[in-house]
Amino acid sequence: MTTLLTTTETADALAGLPGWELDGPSLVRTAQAPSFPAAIALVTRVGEVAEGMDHHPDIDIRWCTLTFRCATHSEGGITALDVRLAAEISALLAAG
Ligand SMILES: C[C@H](O)[C@H](O)[C@H]1CNC2=NC(N)=NC(=O)C2=N1
Repeated sequence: MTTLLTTTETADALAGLPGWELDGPSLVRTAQAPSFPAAIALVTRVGEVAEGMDHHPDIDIRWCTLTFRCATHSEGGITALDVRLAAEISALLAAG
């Protein structure tokens, strides 16, 4: 589960992750929350999912703008765990 994805596997995964992009060794997505409290509440929900997966995104919080960066630090790149985490984050973003 924690082996690095190939270039093709990564491209295929991104095709199923609208809003996400490849940035070097990471999957990255930026989203706008309606308010700062809403942004923090969303980050809290992402944190709960990440804890449950024992796989954590890098999160940049700038007022209402959130940037999530998923990579498997122990592998130095993208694994299936990052794809799953990105999908989970997208689902939380869609739920608002
Ligand atoms: C011990 C614990 O399982 C590891 O440190 C986990 C924690 N969360 C993690 N998150 C991410 N993104 N990459 C990791 O390699 C990683 N390792």
